Amino acid sequence: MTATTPEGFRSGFACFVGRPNAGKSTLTNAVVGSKIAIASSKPQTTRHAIKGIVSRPDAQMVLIDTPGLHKPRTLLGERLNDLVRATWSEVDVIGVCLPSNQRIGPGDTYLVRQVAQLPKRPRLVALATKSDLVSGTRIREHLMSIGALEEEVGLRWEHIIPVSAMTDDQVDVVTDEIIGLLPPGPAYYPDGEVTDEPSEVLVAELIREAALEGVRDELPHSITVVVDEMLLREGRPEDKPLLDVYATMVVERDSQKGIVIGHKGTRLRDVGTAARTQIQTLLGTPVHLDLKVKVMKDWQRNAKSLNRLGF
Ligand SMILES: Nc1nc2c(ncn2[C@@H]2O[C@H](COP(=O)(O)OP(=O)(O)OP(=O)(O)O)[C@@H](O)[C@H]2O)c(=O)[nH]1
Repeated sequence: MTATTPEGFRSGFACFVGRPNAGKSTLTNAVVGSKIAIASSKPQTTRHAIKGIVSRPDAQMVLIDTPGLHKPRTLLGERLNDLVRATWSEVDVIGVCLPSNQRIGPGDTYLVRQVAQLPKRPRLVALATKSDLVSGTRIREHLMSIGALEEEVGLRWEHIIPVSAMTDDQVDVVTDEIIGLLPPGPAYYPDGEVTDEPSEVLVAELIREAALEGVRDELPHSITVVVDEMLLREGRPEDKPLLDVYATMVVERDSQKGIVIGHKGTRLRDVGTAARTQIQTLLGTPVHLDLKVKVMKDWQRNAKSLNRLGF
């Protein structure tokens, strides 16, 4: 520990796990208090291990947002699962998200077994997410089922906490309890930093989020976004900067290209407008977004394409 670290300071890594749609990204955002991980109503929208950083006078918690673990059907699927397991073995605390509006099923039990068997034995907290969607009776029932997993699977919950990221109910309790489980240690990141993802990655995620809005079920997995270049436009007055963002939306087939572009380009224009607003909010600068669409045949199954796209 460094000389500047106050007595009793805690620091470490935590992540939320749960089946697709369990509310992990939304909870990460609520805990970090800034929009860093994309949340959408489509399952498996999170692809990058984005870190959010919570800095307090007494502690620093680095939160990692991982994709959901799922049965791999493509090379991308396998790589994502590897990424998830790699993350799990790095963290001090895992918050297992078990949505209150769904019964605990085989998918949850499988996941809980996986985290209970990790060699480094991170400390486990159970989170009954989306508590705003259900009655008090149902919550109590759900908490009992979560408690029963201890014996069934052979693990120990440090805490079981009902939480709603949507109505901000108990989010601070989740933060406090997880921080309380972190080991003593110095801060890893400077105060005030919220995430260490390069802004290109965040911008690409915002564009992808906009593109996913309202597309049919099979398409989301086929879309990825690459930011080709971001630079401040030259010759602008200092008080009126403009950021040029050049990005490419990559799909797998020609037919998908048609869908994302839409009739006379209307869809692409709408996506661009929505994404631009989000990027401006994130970066605090007016943005000109140049968005292209490109087909990379079956990129999810092609190792070369995956490497080029940064997976
Ligand atoms: N009512 C309610 N809805 C929530 C809450 N948290 C998340 N949701 C919704 O549940 C859906 C899934 O949330 P996400 O945070 O994207 O879930 P995720 O677990 O990260 O999903 P993947 O990235 O697919 O693994 C979204 O439509 C959210 O708006 C909550 O506390 N209450």
